[in-house]
Formats: sequence, C-alpha cells, structure tokens
Amino acid sequence: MAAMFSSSEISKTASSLFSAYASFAGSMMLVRSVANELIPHQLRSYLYSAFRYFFTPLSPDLTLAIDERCGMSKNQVYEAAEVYLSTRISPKTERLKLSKTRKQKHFTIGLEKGELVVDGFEDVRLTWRFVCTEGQKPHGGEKKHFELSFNKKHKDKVLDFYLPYVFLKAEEIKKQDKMIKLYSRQCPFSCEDDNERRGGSWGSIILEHPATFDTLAMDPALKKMIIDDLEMFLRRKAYYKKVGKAWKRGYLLYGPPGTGKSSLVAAMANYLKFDIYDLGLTSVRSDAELRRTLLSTTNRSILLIEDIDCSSEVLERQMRNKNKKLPDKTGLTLSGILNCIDGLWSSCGDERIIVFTTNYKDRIDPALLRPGRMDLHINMSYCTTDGFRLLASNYLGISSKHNPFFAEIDSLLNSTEATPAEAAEELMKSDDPNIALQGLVNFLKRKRDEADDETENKATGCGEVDSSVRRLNAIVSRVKRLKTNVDRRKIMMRKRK
Ligand SMILES: Nc1ncnc2c1ncn2[C@@H]1O[C@H](COP(=O)(O)OP(=O)(O)OP(=O)(O)O)[C@@H](O)[C@H]1O
Ligand SMILES: [Mg+2]
Repeated sequence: MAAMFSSSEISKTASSLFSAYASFAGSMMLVRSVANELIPHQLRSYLYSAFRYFFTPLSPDLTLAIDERCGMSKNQVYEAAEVYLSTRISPKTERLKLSKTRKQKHFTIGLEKGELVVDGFEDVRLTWRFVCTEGQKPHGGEKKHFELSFNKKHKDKVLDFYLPYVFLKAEEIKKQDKMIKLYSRQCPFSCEDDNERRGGSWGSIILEHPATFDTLAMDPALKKMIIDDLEMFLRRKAYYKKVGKAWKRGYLLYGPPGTGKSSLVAAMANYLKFDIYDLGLTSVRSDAELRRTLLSTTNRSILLIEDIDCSSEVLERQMRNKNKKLPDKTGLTLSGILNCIDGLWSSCGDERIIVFTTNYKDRIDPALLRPGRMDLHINMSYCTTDGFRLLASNYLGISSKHNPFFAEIDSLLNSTEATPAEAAEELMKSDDPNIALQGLVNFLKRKRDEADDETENKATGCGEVDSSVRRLNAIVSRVKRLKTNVDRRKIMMRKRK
C-alpha cells in the first residue's frame, strides 16, 4: 500500500477523512440537540431503546433486575440477596462496605456501588452486580437494585432452584447472627408529597435493650403464662391456617409508669428474636398512610404502639373537629386502626405480634379491647415481694437468706405501692448491699407515710387546709427549736463569764 501512495498523499487523505468525520460528528451533535428540543423526553427514550434493541447483537445472557422495593413493601428477594452475597464476596472485589455496631460479634460486609460477585450453582455461572442510581427529583435519594445475569438456557434452574437456595441460605445466616432491630418511622412530616416516605420509610438501629424474661421483676406465674403463650403462638402456623385466622397475636400491656411495660416488649423481642416496629400513631396522618406504613414491615416482628390512650386522644380530638366541621388534617380514624389490627389488612404478613401499651386502660376505646382484638390483657403491677427478690439478686447479687432487711422490705411492699423502676433505682445507689437495702427501706417508709397522709386528708375532706396547717406547724416548731438553741447559747455564754 505504502509503495502506491506518496507520504504527502497519505497525510492529505488522512486530514480529509478527519475533517469529514469531524463534520459528521458535528452534524450528529446538531441533530441530537435539535432532537432533544423537538422530541418529547418519553418518546426520545423509547426511540433510543428501540435503536439499542435493533443494533445490539443478541446476548446469550438473561439479566434479572431485583429492586429494593416492590411497590409499597420491601422486596424479599433483594433482602435475601443482600444477606447471601455478603458471604460470597470474592478476594478480587475492590470496594466493600464495612460496618459493625457495639453489640455485633462480626463485621457486616456489603457490596459497594457497581461491584460484582460471581457465584456458581451446579453447572450455572451467575453474576450479581449491585447498582445504585439517583432517585427522581424532587426528593431524590438513592435507588438500589441487584442485577443477576446468567445464560438464558438456565432460566428455569435459576428460578426454581437457585433463588430458593439463596433464600434458604439467607435465613440460615440471619438466624446465626441475628441482631434484633428497632425500627421507627423516619422524618414523618418533612416531605409531604413523597408517598413512599410518608408511608413506608422506617429507619432502624440495633436493639440493645438488655431486658430478658430473667431480669423482669413480675409475678412468676404471669411471666410463665406469657412465655407459654408466645411459644404456643410460634408453634401454631398450621392451626391458624386451619381455623382461617391471620397468624398474629395482640397483647395489651397496662399499668402505671415504671412497671416494666416497655421492658417486657424488649424481653419478648429478645426471646423471640423478632424485630420491633415502634409506631407512633400521633405521627400517622391518615388511614392510607397507616396501611402503607404497616405494609412495609416485615414478618416475624412486633408492632409496638405505645401509650395508645394518647393516640385515642388524637382520634377523639379529630372526631370533635369533625363534629365542629373543622378542617380535618389527620384522616386517621379508629376504624382505620381496627381494620389494620384485625380487618383484611391484618392478614398481610405472617408471625406478627401487635403490642399496645397504656398507663390508663379505662381511657381506651372499648372497640380496641374487645376479645379477639387484643388477645391477652397483661396487668403490669407494682413491685411484689417476688419481684423485689429478683431485683435484689440482679442488682446486688444477694438472696433473702439471713438478710435482716428482707422481712421489713416485704412488709413495706405489702402495705405500699412502689414500682419496680423505683425499687431498682434505690438498689442501684450503692455497691454495699446493706446501704442500698437501708436506702430502699427509707424510701418505702417515706412512700407509706405520704400515702397515709393522703388517705387521712381524703377521709377528713379538708386536705388543703390540713396541709397548710401542717406546714405552719412545721414552721412554728422550727422557730421554737431555733429559739431554744439561741437561749442555750446565751446561758452558756453567761456561765463562761
Ligand atoms: N418489672 C420490671 N422488672 C425489672 N426492671 C424494671 C421493671 N419495671 C421497670 N423496670 C426498670 O425501670 C425502667 C423503666 O421501665 P419501663 O420503661 O419498662 O417502664 P414502663 O412501664 O414502660 O413505663 P412507662 O409507662 O413510663 O412507659 C427499666 O429500664 C427497668 O430498669
Ligand atoms: Mg414504656
């Protein structure tokens, strides 16, 4: 070739080819920018994908896209893949995500954007890719998905055997290193138009509450009954199906502040290894939002609604506003809540426990309490002598044997109302068991005296006058004491002189 053309001819041809290419590229850019302006976005992307389809050589591979969410709920395939892939990372991977909380025994390893994992299943070679893309404006956020690619001829094997295997492995891994999570709703009021966030977005932390049934001070028979009830619930999957009931159980925990309602929920979660979804009803604005929120919770979990009496107040206020024809912003109704508890919506999901807590059972709407809605009503009561023994053993490492304080504390607990939280606080005040127990005795006596005074005042019907007289008497006797002291000093000074 080189022999037929002189070097100047070659360079001339090259430069004319280059300028032809430049003008072609320029005109393509022009065509593209004109197309961008004239052709609507949706039609443009359709045309691009049609071009891509016709001009890309046919690939032997099939790629499955596995999104993080499917509609309003979490995509279980995505969740299983996330767990499974953390154990399949190859040494060649260049970027990983690493985390560990205080309570976790091992590091959690996850894929970084764009990283690949190559897996094998029998004779099938599979490639997983983790993809993150920017979400749509205005709220943005990242959209995550996995892409699973393999030869098309293995489609059935992958769907029928490989993916179920991934699920199974993920369950095994989760059981081995199960960290219980506490979920609460994220930014409920910050992004009003974002349906997904308004309904479904839960943020989670590892539940580090140390309460267990062993550390709970409560009536031993009641404790055993709760544990048996939970065990029976777990065993009865087939039974629930047979009788045509959703596999869920509702508990109402009621009692004064500091009697261990929240601690019992933590103990249940630790015992069952269930995550807790802490749903503040006051932050839910409508029935639709409640449904969306509940749909994005997972199976084997406890849905916790604390202080349900306060939530009832919100509902009542709303009813009043409706009656007064005031604008009703919340749109959350009692029937909406009931429907989520035992209507059709409640059948979404398995192995669900719902717990309501309240300090005032009598303030709750009877519709919420009727049998079948809340299966067990559990009264968390003041500290009993059994409860005190458990606290003494937990906090001070002592038992009742030969301890002179126990009899006195028992009789004080029988005659006054102190919560386990109060008793525990006293026991924590000193490392010396005798000092701590003496502190508890003093505290219980003070409580008993205050309670006696109150009963007396109520009986005489002149509580306020009485307490003013008592305060006045106290001041008079103090002045008298001061005067006696001054007199004594005067006498001593006179003697010295
Ligand atoms: N029954 C109990 N056994 C052991 N510790 C308890 C018990 N009740 C309360 N405590 C102690 O008191 C603290 C507060 O208890 P908890 O938050 O469970 O009470 P609560 O009934 O949920 O109160 P509130 O009605 O104010 O929410 C706990 O962290 C725990 O240390
Ligand atoms: Mg509580």
